[in-house]
Amino acid sequence: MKPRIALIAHDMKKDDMITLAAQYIDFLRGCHLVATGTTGGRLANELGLTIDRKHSGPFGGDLQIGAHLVDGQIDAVIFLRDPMTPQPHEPDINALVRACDVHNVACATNLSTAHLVLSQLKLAARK
Ligand SMILES: O=C(CO)COP(=O)(O)O
Repeated sequence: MKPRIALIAHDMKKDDMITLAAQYIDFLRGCHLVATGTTGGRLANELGLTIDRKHSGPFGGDLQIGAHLVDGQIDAVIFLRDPMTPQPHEPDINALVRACDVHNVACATNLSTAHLVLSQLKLAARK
């Protein structure tokens, strides 16, 4: 089965997400990708990735992805959070990260961890 990966980035981290995704583009093309609205739009437009786009984060996109995750439909979350900027939907963000912990789903919230998770998933997909 294709790895199912959620890609989410706050505004200040969206350029990092694009750069990250470009580095794993061949692998990501073979995955089922879900993303919050604006992040997904950029990944689709700038990298040509096929994305299951949810609502924008502040409008419930994190919660939609969390619901998929709780239903066992997501294998890993790459969530490049901005730790320096208050977000209006902080409870939604915490709910998604908590759901990852409750359901033991890998959740990378910074670039270093994102590289570790994606490189490992890429290796596993080759086997
Ligand atoms: O706010 C977000 C995650 O909490 C991201 O949402 P967007 O991708 O729509 O900007």
